[in-house]
Amino acid sequence: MPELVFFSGTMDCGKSTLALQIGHNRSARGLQGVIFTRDDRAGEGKISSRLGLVTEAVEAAEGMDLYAYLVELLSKGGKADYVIVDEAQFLGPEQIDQLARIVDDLDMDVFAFGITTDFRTKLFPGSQRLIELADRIEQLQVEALCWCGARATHNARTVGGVMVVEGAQVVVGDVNRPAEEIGYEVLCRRHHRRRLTSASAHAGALSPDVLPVNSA
Ligand SMILES: Nc1ncnc2c1ncn2[C@@H]1O[C@H](COP(=O)(O)OP(=O)(O)O)[C@@H](O)[C@H]1O
Ligand SMILES: Cc1cn([C@H]2C[C@H](O)[C@@H](COP(=O)(O)O)O2)c(=O)[nH]c1=O
Repeated sequence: MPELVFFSGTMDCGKSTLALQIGHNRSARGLQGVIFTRDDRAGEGKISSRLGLVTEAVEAAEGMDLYAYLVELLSKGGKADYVIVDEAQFLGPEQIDQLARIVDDLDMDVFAFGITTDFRTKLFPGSQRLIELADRIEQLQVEALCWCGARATHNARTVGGVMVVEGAQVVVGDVNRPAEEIGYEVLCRRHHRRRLTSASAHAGALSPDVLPVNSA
């Protein structure tokens, strides 16, 4: 049975890499996929992985009907055996419904990849709808780590090197950016709640206030 699968995780946990691997393995067996993405860091109509791979994709712009796109492709004699969607958190809920319809009415597997929650720990609308509709939700096996070594479960946004919890939900960006830019860092829940990024933890550790008191 074809499935709608949601591969979810934090930023930088290997989602795009896995998306490209799934596409590669299927195309090696002669299967043809339609690859959608929205607002990838590498630019419009691209899927990029931090391992250096970049592939052309169809930009799933706001309001685009993904089901209608597939129907038109097939009716013009095009071939599509499966669908991959990266940055699925950015899709509108109605576009996730269209993905479910592709699975049910066109009998195709749809593999969607995305982060579940934003920098405020709130669900993205696209991810919420995927959680509601997916046949299966898969967590990536290579876990991203918080600076403390615990499994990273949340995404933090930094502005000028300082973690923020207010602002626009969507700001395309990356981890490991220079402090003066808007950037992201993955954290465990404990450190996300305490707003303790790697930089602030480091600064705290170096502060005389927290140095052990010499009793001698
Ligand atoms: N230089 C590197 N060597 C090995 N693995 C790397 C390197 N850079 C990034 N990675 C791997 O790539 C992962 C990020 O992959 P990517 O597909 O871009 O993530 P996502 O799409 O989830 O943001 C990292 O978690 C890490 O495992
Ligand atoms: C947490 C968070 C992230 N984003 C953006 C930043 C990146 O452009 C993508 C995530 O890409 P990745 O391949 O998973 O690293 O999402 C955002 O717009 N808002 C957020 O709160």
